Amino acid sequence: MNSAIILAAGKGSRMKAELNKQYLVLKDKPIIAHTITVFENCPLIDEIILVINPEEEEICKKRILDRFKYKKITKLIGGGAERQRSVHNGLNVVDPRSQIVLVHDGARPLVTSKIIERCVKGAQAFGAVSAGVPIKETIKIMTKDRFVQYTPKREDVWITQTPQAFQLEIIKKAHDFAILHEILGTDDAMLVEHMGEKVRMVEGDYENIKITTPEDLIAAEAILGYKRRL
Ligand SMILES: Nc1ccn([C@@H]2O[C@H](COP(=O)(O)OP(=O)(O)OP(=O)(O)O)[C@@H](O)[C@H]2O)c(=O)n1
Ligand SMILES: C[C@](O)(CO)[C@H](O)COP(=O)(O)O
Repeated sequence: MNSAIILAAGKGSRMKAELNKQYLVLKDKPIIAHTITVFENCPLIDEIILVINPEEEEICKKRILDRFKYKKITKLIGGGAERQRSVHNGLNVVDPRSQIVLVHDGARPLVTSKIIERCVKGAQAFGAVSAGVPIKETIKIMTKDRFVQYTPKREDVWITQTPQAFQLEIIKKAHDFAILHEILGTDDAMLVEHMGEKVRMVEGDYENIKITTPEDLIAAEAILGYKRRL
C-alpha cells in the first residue's frame, strides 16, 4: 500500500491574501481540493494524510471535507511551525503497512496521476525520488556579497518539485537523523541526501507549479483553462 502526506499547514504569507492560499478558489474549487482530488483518483494511492493548521480545522471541514467527501483521507492532523515539522507529524501517523510514502505540497494543485505514478515507481526502484524539471534559465551561484561564484552547467541543474517519494523506512530514518543533527531542510529529499543516501530525480512537469505568490494563481488559472480546451 502507498500513502500520501499532503501539506496544507503553512501560512501562505507570500500570497498576501486574507485567507490561507490553500483555500483560495482556483477555477471551480479551492486549491487544496484540486490537489487532494488528484491523489483521491490515483489508483496507486491508498491513504491520504492531510496536514493542516489546527486553527483552520473548521474551514477545512466546511469547505473541503464536508463538500468533497474524500474516501482516502484517513487522518487529518496538525502541522508545525516549519514544513519539515508538518511532514514529521504526518509520518508519525502513516499506516505502518505502507511501502511508499509520498510527500506533496498542497500548494501544487496541477500535479497529475502520471507524475505520482513516476514517483511511486521511482521510489520502489531507487528508495528515494523527487519530481523535478530541467531548468530553462541559466543559474548563478553567488557569494554572500552577491558576486557570481560560478555558473553550473545547465544540464546539471533541475528545479525540485513535489511529490517526493520514499520507501517508508528511508524517510522515517531521514527525519530522525535530521532531528538528531538539527538539520532543517526546505524539502525532504535534502534530509535523505544529508544521510549520504542517493535521491533520484524523476520527471515532473513545468505545469506542476507551486502556488506561492499572486502571479502563480494567474498562471494556474491559465494552465487549467488551456488544459480544459485540449
Ligand atoms: N509549516 C508549514 C509550512 C508549509 N507547509 C506546506 O508546505 C507547502 C509548501 O510550502 P510553501 O509554498 O512555502 O507554503 P507556505 O509556507 O504556506 O507559504 P509562505 O512561505 O509564503 O508562508 C505548502 O502547501 C504549505 O501549506 C506546511 O504544511 N507546514
Ligand atoms: C518542497 C519544495 O516545493 C521543492 O521545491 C520547496 O522546497 C518548498 O519550499 P517552500 O519554501 O516551503 O515553499
